[in-house]
Amino acid sequence: MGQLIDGQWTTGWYDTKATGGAFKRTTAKFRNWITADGSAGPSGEGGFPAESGRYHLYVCYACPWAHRTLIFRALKGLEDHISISAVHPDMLENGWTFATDYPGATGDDLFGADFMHQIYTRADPQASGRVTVPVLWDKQRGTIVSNESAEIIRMFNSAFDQVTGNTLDLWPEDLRAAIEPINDRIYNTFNNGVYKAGFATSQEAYEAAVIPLFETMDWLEAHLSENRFLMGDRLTEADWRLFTTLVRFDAVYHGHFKCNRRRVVDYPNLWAYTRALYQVPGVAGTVNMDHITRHYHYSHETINPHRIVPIGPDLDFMAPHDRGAALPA
Ligand SMILES: N[C@@H](CCC(=O)N[C@@H](CS)C(=O)NCC(=O)O)C(=O)O
Repeated sequence: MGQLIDGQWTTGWYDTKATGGAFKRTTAKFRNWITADGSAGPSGEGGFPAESGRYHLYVCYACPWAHRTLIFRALKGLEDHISISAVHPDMLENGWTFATDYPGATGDDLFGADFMHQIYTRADPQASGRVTVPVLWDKQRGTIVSNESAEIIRMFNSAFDQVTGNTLDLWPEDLRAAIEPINDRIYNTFNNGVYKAGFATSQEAYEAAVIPLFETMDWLEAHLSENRFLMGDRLTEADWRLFTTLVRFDAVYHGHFKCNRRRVVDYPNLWAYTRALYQVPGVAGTVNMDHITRHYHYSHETINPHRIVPIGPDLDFMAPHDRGAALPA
C-alpha cells in the first residue's frame, strides 16, 4: 500500500485522520477516451482510435472496478482485440505487483515490469497519486489511455463496434438520464459504501456508511421485486456496476468490511438477480472468487492483522433462478 509522489513510490496506509476517520476515494488521473475515429472523448485528448490489438488492459480480478471492464470486454466481444494482464491478488508495501507465484497472476505481458507503479511512471515519469487498477494502456503511443473504469466501460460499449460487429448497447441514449441517478446512489452507498464502512477508523464514519448501505440494499430488493433489471426490462451498465459489488458481498464485505446486517443470500430478489447476471454467457469467466477472497483478507493488514483467509462461504451462483435469460440468445 502506498502511492507515487513525483514519480517516486512511497509507502503508507490510507490517511483517514484529516477526514474524521472517513475513507475518501480520490479521482482517477488519466482520462482520455478511445473512440471509433480517434476524436477526443468527453475528457482528455484525442488520438486513441479503436483498433484491434492496440490496447492492453491491466486488471486485478479482486477489484470491483477492474471487474466492470472485464465484464464489458467479455460481453462486447473484445477478448480477441484487447489483451490483458492480471496482477497478483496481494497488495502490500509495493502496491499492485506482477509477481506470478499465484494461480491466475499473469505478470506484466508487455514490459515484464515488477510493479504496477512502473506502468504509471512509464506513462508519466513524474506521476503522483494512487496507483490503481484498471489501467487501459495504448501499445502504440506507449501511454495510459484511462484509469477510470466508469469511462473505460463506456468506451468498450461502443467504440469498437465496427471492429467487432457487436452492437449490444448497455448505455442506450434514451436511458442515460435515468441511469445516472441510479449509478450515483449505487456508487456512493453501495460500490464505494462497502469501502467506506470497511476502511472507517471511527464508529461514526462506519455507521455513516453502513446504514445508508443497507437502506440501498432494501430499496434494491423492493425495486427488483417489480423490475427484472434496474432499468426495467433492459439490461444496462447500471446492472453490471451493481453486480461486481453483489458478487463480492457475502464472501468479503459482509465479514471483512463489517457490512453484516444481512447477506445478499438473505434477499430473495437480489440473490436471484445476482445469479441471473452471473449466468449471462461470458460473465462467470470474469469472476475469480479465489482472488477476491485472498486479496481483501490478505492485503488489509490493519483490518485483518493475521492475514487469515476464510474458507467460505459456499455460494452457488449457478443455482437456477426464475428471472429469465438476461440477454437474447
Ligand atoms: N476510480 C477508479 C478506482 C479504482 C480503484 O480504486 N481500484 C483499487 C482496487 S479495488 C486500487 O487499485 N487501489 C489501490 C490504491 O488505492 O492504492 C476506477 O473506478 O477505475
